[in-house]
Amino acid sequence: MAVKEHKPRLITLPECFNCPYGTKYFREYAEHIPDGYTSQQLSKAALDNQIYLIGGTIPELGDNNAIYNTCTVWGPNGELLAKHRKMHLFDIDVKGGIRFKESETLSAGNDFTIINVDGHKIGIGICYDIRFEEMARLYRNNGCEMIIYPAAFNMTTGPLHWELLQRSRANDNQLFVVTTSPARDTSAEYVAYGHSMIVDPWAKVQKTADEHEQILVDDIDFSLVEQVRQQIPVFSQRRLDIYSTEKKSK
Ligand SMILES: NC(=O)CCC(=O)C(=O)O
Repeated sequence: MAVKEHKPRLITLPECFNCPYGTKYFREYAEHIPDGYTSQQLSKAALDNQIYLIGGTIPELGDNNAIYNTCTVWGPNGELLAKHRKMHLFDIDVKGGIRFKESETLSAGNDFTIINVDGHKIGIGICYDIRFEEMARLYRNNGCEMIIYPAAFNMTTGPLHWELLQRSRANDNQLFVVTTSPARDTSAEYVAYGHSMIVDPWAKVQKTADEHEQILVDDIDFSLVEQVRQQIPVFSQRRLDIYSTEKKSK
């Protein structure tokens, strides 16, 4: 079914959608933002369809020659609203499973990114960022009702943690969590887990894709956010006299 038939307000794409996901490819595929080819195409797509477009991620060539894993966000007039550079680099070494070191070629971003869509604040994170609950908490503390993570989990951690992490972040912070993954390509060097997902503020899986190429379309009822927060008011029950999660100035 064509996406156009649904007249979506917001579309989000996967991590590294214009580049094979591997450290040896990032510099070769890196582009400047917003004048690079991919940025220009994303801008045009947002304008042509009058949508908010969360442009997955692309390898970004920074002014300092460093490369970032960056999500661009485009408004309905084709304007660049924000760019989020992945804050936590995916460096793991799971025995008998997967070893990956984004830090071999990528630099980390230092900024949180919140966009406003029709009065709703949405935080942006990228894949491995979802493991860091403090980041999601700070988005929640700053009024976010949803966090969107373009992502590409793998076949070792995906089955174990993909849904768990999304439901955890949604439950901890009583907000929507939306992830977009590439489909699974078993012939690729890095095999993505797939299973793009929408989790609601009750931490229920509202909609999920499977591992195949698929477009997930759904409505978001933001009133659920307030319902959960009123009925389970953990945010006013925190012992902030004893502990807190704070952003440091950098
Ligand atoms: N692209 C990524 O950041 C992958 C993160 C991942 O798979 C994980 O287990 O975390």
